Amino acid sequence: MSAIVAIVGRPNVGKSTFFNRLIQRREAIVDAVSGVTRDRHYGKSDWNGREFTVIDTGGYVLGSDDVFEKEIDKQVELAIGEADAVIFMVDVETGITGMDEDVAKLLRKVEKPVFLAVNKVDNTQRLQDAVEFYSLGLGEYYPISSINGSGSGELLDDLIKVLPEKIEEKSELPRFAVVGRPNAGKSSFINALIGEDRYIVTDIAGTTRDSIDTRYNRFGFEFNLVDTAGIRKKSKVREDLEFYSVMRSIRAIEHCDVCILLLDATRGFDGQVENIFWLAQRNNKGIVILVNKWDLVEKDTQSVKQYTKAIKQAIEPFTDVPIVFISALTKQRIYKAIETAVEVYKNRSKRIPTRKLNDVLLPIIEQTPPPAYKGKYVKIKYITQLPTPYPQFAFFCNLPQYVRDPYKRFLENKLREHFDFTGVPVTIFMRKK
Ligand SMILES: Nc1nc2c(ncn2[C@@H]2O[C@H](COP(=O)(O)OP(=O)(O)OP(=O)(O)O)[C@@H](O)[C@H]2O)c(=O)[nH]1
Ligand SMILES: Nc1nc2c(ncn2[C@@H]2O[C@H](COP(=O)(O)OP(=O)(O)OP(=O)(O)O)[C@@H](O)[C@H]2O)c(=O)[nH]1
Repeated sequence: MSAIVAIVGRPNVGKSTFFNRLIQRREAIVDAVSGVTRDRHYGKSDWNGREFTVIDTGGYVLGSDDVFEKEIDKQVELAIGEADAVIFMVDVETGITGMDEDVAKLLRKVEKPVFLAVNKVDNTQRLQDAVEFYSLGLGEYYPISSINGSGSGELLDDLIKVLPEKIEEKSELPRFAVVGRPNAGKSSFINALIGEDRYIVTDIAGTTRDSIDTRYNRFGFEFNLVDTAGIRKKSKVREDLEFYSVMRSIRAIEHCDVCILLLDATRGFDGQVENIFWLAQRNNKGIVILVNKWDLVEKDTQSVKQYTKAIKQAIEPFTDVPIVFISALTKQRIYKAIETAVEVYKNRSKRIPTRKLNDVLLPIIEQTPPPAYKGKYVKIKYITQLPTPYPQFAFFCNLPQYVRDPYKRFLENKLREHFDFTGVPVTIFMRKK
């Protein structure tokens, strides 16, 4: 998993501009590989080889032009609860505003590292103006210009110093995270599984208590359930739920091996669910989709088929993902759900010996070689699985840059056909040899 950094601040100070600067290179790469829609609120960044997840909290505030102070407070509180470090951004053009002071007040009480970034310091005159931000009582500040990039290096150098070391994904027990939209039935599912009232389940959305890594042993499987219910309290539940569930999902997904994505059958696989799905995919986590509350759906012989088809359309091109129709209420197929998650976990940790990989794939490649590109012929010589915690394959060839995405997808499909990577994102690299 990687550490989480949240960017907070009032509207228009330049959070998105800075965020885009941080994730730019990375997103470009990710998009080229998977061809999926990107989300502008969170992304991966790295600085000097240290990877971290950045969240731009601004995008979540409704009507961000004339946002209520209350809203900002909540956003900041939520962000602080889930992040490992906070970048508080202010704007030298406007100077200190009342809202800045409110946020600073919240942040002064926080024990996590806070970086005060004074943005729009595009020239030396403004460097002097920035001094006033000392009065926020947050100590040293970082003058930056998100537009031209100046100052961000110093900020990032200091930021990565305080981030927790990357925790390698080696744990003896599989870690499953149950994620989904508010009210999808996550607590009910976990309850049904554990068979005891460890979690409070009620009709009011947002009542899951704090909990991280519940060890679980049942039906002969042993695993940890990851849940980071965190800071949410009943009182400030409603409006924030969507934002909250995304924050919580990010945290939980970072921690898990397999993401159990639960959706409410009566609401369908909507945009929010899709966001969580792609977040898990981009993090190379295993994924199982559970369609919950299946007991509420009027069924005929077509229902499962139609539902499956709709979901698969939404998750193109990564459609090799198991979908299980369950009811946390009647406990229908909850065993099957866990069994499937265990299979996906195994698929994700699978290692294919180089010999076998080549024996299977080279003849296929010989029969259907990469199409000639600009008159050049690509010759793939051998393939090996990289020693990463999730499946990544290197195809060694003479002209790696000439292999296009459609052919990579062809190779991925062949890998899936022969070795079963159901539920697991697979990455393919072309390497020069
Ligand atoms: N001069 C200058 N302008 C900047 C800089 N960074 C951002 N801006 C401008 O400030 C405005 C707001 O930037 P955004 O990145 O959208 O601000 P935001 O904080 O994400 O705003 P919300 O999305 O409303 O929360 C835009 O017009 C940017 O072009 C900077 O370093 N210098
Ligand atoms: N009919 C039916 N109702 C269900 C099922 N699973 C959950 N529910 C109901 O859906 C509501 C929400 O369930 P929760 O388990 O609290 O949902 P949650 O996803 O944990 O919600 P948050 O804590 O808000 O994230 C409750 O009223 C449950 O009784 C199901 O399989 N069938």
